[in-house]
Amino acid sequence: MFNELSALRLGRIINRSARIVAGGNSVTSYTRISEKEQGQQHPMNSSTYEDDFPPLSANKSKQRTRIVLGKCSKQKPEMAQNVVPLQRKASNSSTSSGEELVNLNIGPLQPEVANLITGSKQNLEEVHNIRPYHEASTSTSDLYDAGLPTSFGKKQVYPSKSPKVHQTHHEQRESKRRPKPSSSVPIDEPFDICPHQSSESGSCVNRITGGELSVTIQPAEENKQNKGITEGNDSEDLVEESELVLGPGMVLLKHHIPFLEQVNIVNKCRELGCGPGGFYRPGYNDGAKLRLYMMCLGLDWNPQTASYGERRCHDNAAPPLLPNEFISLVCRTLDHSHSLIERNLMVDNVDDVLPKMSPDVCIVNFYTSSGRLGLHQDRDETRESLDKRLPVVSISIGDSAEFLYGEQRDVNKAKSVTLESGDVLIFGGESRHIYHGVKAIVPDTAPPALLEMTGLQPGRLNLTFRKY
Ligand SMILES: O=C(O)CCC(=O)C(=O)O
Ligand SMILES: [Fe+2]
Repeated sequence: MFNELSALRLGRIINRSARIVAGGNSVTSYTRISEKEQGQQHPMNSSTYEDDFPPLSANKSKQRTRIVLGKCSKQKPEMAQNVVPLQRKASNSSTSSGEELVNLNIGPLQPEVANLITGSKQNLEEVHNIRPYHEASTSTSDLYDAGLPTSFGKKQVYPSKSPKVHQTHHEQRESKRRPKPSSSVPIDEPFDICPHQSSESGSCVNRITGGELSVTIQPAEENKQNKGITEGNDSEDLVEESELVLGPGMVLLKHHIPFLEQVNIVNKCRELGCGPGGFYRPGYNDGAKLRLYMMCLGLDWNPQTASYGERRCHDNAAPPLLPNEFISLVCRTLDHSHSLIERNLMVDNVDDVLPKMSPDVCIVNFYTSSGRLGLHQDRDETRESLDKRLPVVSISIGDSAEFLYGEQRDVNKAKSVTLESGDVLIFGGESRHIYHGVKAIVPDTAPPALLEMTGLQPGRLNLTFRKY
């Protein structure tokens, strides 16, 4: 019988150079978010999310929009009842040596950062004093205000049956994908996830016109040295990498992304998020808005139509390309999970439990402290991708989240697990169609050094990678 609490601890102590303060990995039966969230298929086009954002008042002007139904699978999600749990493993068999780690050229650590790492109270307070730059309000007025561009829903770009996903020929695509200048299509104001970034690269707005962040792929040995730089004596700064199997084909890799790689991901998301196709707050034609900011990579995913397309309908921007370093990170993570399952489960074919994939699309969400996402299934990818039950790989960075998941669209029956900075959640195989959502963001739980080094505003960055 599958034991959802079974954890495989690899005994791999890794200094993430910042203490992660969170409520632990408890997997509990969650009691309740809101009855309104029941009945949801996807957070962004379902009645339950609309319930989060009540209907428009009568005097709201109506926008006529044809709604293209997504390619929703009629397949019923199934969860295997009998799954062999991972056994506790004594030896350290998952060393990362040989892994290529993405790293950021950060130069010598600033004294303030070093203090943060060793727990300087003063600096911790300074970090916690950073206030949100752009807090997503849940007030009714905000839900109904004119936050959506007036063009939203008017200039629908109907997704082609098979939007092309380009992984190569970047330059060629770049030249084609520039949004056509149009004075009638207002562009969203850029949303800067790192308003406190101290680099000379300037503000989010300035970065729209250019400016690349330096990203280097560093060999594992060098990266270890970087970890060494940040090692402190305080044992509370040590976080242990471990694996939790939450279901068949559903694996949670705790503290899997090294600190500097988290920094790199934040910086890359900030850079892309401030440019064309960057972060915006999605909404519906009736004016309701989601409680998160979103940016799509590779292809646009349209919450209104629950389908993928090559351009966003509200501003005609093409989504940024999926960075190669993200693709290789996801592939490495899947390889890691694969060998983990292979070594520990008595299964003939690991691919049946957790199929491998190389992602070509990613949805990047940023949740402020009031952000959330209702229970839903991810099933707008192609029939082929869904039929193969190719996994969704979800990376969490920043503040922790109370993440819900379950076999049914019922918050009362959903289980809850805390996703912390650096955690990777994978759900594929028989868990590909699980219902999942974010109940709440746990404030002040991001690694202080991460905030210091990136200027990330309070909140949570989540990247979900898929194969379209
Ligand atoms: O933020 C998360 O952890 C989940 C995001 C998600 O489910 C989605 O983008 O489809
Ligand atoms: Fe999802």
